Amino acid sequence: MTHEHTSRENDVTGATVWLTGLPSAGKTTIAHELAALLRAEGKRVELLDGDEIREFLSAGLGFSREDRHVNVQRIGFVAELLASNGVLVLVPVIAPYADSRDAVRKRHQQEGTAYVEVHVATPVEVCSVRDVKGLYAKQAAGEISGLTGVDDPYEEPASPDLRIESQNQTVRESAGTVHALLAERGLL
Ligand SMILES: Nc1ncnc2c1ncn2[C@@H]1O[C@H](COP(=O)(O)OS(=O)(=O)O)[C@@H](OP(=O)(O)O)[C@H]1O
Ligand SMILES: Nc1ncnc2c1ncn2[C@@H]1O[C@H](COP(=O)(O)OP(=O)(O)O)[C@@H](O)[C@H]1O
Repeated sequence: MTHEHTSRENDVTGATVWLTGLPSAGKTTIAHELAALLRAEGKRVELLDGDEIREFLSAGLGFSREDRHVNVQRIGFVAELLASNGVLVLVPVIAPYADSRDAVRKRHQQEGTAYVEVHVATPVEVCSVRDVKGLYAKQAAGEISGLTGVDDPYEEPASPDLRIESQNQTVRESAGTVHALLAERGLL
């Protein structure tokens, strides 16, 4: 009997790894470190950077609840497509609302695609000192409003697959912890 192999039946395992957390929590930095680790092992990796997505796929969307929800669903859709084709997809995107994140997880479950939620749980006090893009300073100066974690909601994940306290470890250690979880789940 002949049997057509779909990508899912091949050896390559894909997964979406969503790094959620406040601005300057370390999501992007940890994702890049993890991508380098995985690529060095010969894995196929895509990193869906929030800023880049907002320039193209989500061009025109702002930071209202509705726009953030649409942004997160679009990214979740693309991530699932890639992951179901054997790619390890790293997503350093705030995704502040629990129902948006849950919808993305559900979509992956429905499609039988692995999904890992990592909460980069750096406290706002640390993030606002790091302030990589100067957003916390701008908010404090009254130049912008609606900044996640300050005057806009961030709904903390109730049961993430992993919680990282980046203020207590190096980038390498954080990336290593995610790597270890992926290995433990048979996703590498
Ligand atoms: N008001 C406000 N709140 C939060 N973030 C803001 C805001 N305005 C601009 N930015 C910058 O946009 C990046 C967040 O985009 P995301 O697509 O990750 O966010 S979301 O999931 O749609 O909420 C985010 O990037 P990161 O700092 O890398 O998280 C910010 O640099
Ligand atoms: N342990 C750590 N993990 C991640 N980032 C760290 C850590 N320690 C310091 N940082 C610094 O914090 C900043 C995090 O910025 P970034 O990764 O862009 O955050 P985000 O993508 O969450 O907005 C970077 O300048 C990074 O070098």
